[in-house]
Amino acid sequence: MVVLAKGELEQIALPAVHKTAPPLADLPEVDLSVARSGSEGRAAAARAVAAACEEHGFFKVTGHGVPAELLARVENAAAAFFALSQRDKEAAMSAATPGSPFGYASKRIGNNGDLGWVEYLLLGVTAAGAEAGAPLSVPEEVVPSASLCSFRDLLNEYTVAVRRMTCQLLELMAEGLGMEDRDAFTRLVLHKESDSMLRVNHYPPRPELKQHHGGRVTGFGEHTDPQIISVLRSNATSGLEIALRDGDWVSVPPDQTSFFVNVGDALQVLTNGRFRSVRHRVMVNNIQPRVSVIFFGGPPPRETLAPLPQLVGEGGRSRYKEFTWCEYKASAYGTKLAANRLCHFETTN
Ligand SMILES: C=C1C[C@]23C[C@@]1(O)CC[C@H]2[C@@]12CC[C@H](O)[C@@](C)(C(=O)O1)[C@H]2[C@@H]3C(=O)O
Ligand SMILES: O=C(O)CCC(=O)C(=O)O
Ligand SMILES: [Fe+2]
Repeated sequence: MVVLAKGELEQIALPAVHKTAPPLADLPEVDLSVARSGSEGRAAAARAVAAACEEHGFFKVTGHGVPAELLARVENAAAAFFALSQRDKEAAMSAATPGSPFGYASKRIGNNGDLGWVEYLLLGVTAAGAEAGAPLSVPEEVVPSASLCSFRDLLNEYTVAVRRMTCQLLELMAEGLGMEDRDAFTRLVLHKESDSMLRVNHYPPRPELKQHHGGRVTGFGEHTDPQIISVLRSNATSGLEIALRDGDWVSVPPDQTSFFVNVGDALQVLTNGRFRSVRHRVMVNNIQPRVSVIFFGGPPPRETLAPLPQLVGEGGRSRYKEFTWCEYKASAYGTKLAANRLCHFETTN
């Protein structure tokens, strides 16, 4: 249950001038089963992925091959977790390192004063064992109690399946950009030290908020994701909105059978700005709870990020400086949610 202290509600209620966002017309859709159907289908899917990443930094994935039954089990287990008492949810995460972003939290997003009408679990996912691409594991100390072990196992199973699909998408992105090195992005997410995360968000409905506040209530304020790629799946409840190039906000009709992909800041850098890190937010639904699960594919901490030479081109201008993922994260995690994090890494000439 999300409980707000006095005054906090005003901070997360958008002023009434923020009208309901209209649905995104022509939401780009990529059918991965077509990409698997032969070289022509693959080439078409690669073009579609690249076009969507250039235009919106966002697209929907169908034909993904992740079993519907696994999606339903994760959704039910997440709903069961969030139905626990506040004490049990907090206790489940009490072993998480103090100061680390990982664990269970309610309303507070990050460490810089951002609030949202949301409670969540944030878990680091690591490649177990020495082999790159080995199954991921959610650290034992983060979900310790016996009753939660099966939830952790389930999240691991889910992460393995979603990471596999993520890599197919990253390969299509490289192909769509005309890159010879098709593994350039995949390699980073499959690296044994890849800094990837899994987030499970729960947005409880608040029917009374509309009457009392006139405006809309923010579940998760506007932001871009710092990583390479985010792969999101939600239940059938609306709430996700993205900003178009012109700054207009549009809503994304929910589809519990599909995944939604966000280009992150790191991919915007690697592609020298050709792919757009999409600004997005979640508004609270007045009637139904929203449950979403997001896999954030990140590079290893020591990886140097800079625009890939083949995407800058001979004599072209590199729009970003070189930096390590560690440096970027340290900078990004010191900012408010809505901040433009990439501007500190842009070149000036
Ligand atoms: C306010 C913040 C929360 C966040 C870290 C940050 O300082 C800025 C980026 C935020 C974000 C957005 C995408 C992911 O949900 C997240 C886990 C991430 O890597 O960057 C969150 C961070 C968080 O919730 O701790
Ligand atoms: O919960 C959602 O649907 C999206 C949340 C989000 O953008 C995030 O966790 O970074
Ligand atoms: Fe996000």
